[in-house]
Amino acid sequence: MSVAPLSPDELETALRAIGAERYHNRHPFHRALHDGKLNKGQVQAWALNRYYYQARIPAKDATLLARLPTAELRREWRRRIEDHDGDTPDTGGIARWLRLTDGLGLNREYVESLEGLLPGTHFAVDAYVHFVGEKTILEAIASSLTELFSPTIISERVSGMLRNYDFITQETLAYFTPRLTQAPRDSDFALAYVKEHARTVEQQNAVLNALKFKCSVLWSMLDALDYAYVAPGNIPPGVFRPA
Ligand SMILES: O=C(O)c1cc(C(=O)O)c2c(n1)C(=O)C(=O)c1cc(C(=O)O)[nH]c1-2
Repeated sequence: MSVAPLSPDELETALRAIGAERYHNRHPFHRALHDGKLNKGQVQAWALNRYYYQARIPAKDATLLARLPTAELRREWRRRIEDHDGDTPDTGGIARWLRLTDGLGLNREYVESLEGLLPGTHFAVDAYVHFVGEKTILEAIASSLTELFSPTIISERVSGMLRNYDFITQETLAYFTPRLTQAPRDSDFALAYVKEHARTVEQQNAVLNALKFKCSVLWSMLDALDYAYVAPGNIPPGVFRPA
């Protein structure tokens, strides 16, 4: 029995259903973070590990950029790298993330050295970079579609953290403000691309699986934090230990 492909709008509905079910806003560590249930050391661990995601996103995007076939697509994708790396030192998303880790009292050199990283963070982020380098362009673009769901989690996180932690200020969370406009712009483009190019059942399944994969990347990063820093006694040897 052959199955008919979805219409572009049905595909969008199926993608949004994956986010509703699997995005990391549903993870217990995320809820604990924004509900004020974590101590400062646990929040530091989150920021230090998430730094690796931020730092590798431009490498992920550069890998894809190199494979894109047209100037139009490359121009669109190039902006993502500029957003994260900035045009000059101390601008861009990575620099803003380091202001968050500074604000939490972490040593910059230590954060940038990646020495304190959990093994699970390392594997999850690297898996994302490899995925984008190895899969089809359609799957690589589809894997960025978690950004469809990020404005909601970012608003929830920022308001929750400001309300619940006396060591968090607007200034330390400044990373997130531009993301509220950058993420919708980026995900609108990626969604339109995917709706236009995923026409066969095989392509549509590949796109849906790419988004599931990416949800798993984000989920495993929080699993690793939860296991190491919330359950007692599970911090792996050699990584960041809260004071
Ligand atoms: O704060 C978040 O929960 C969150 C989620 C995501 C995401 O859904 O992948 C990204 C970001 N933030 C983010 O800041 C960011 O720059 C980013 C880039 C990408 C991507 O896949 O290219 N996702 C995300």
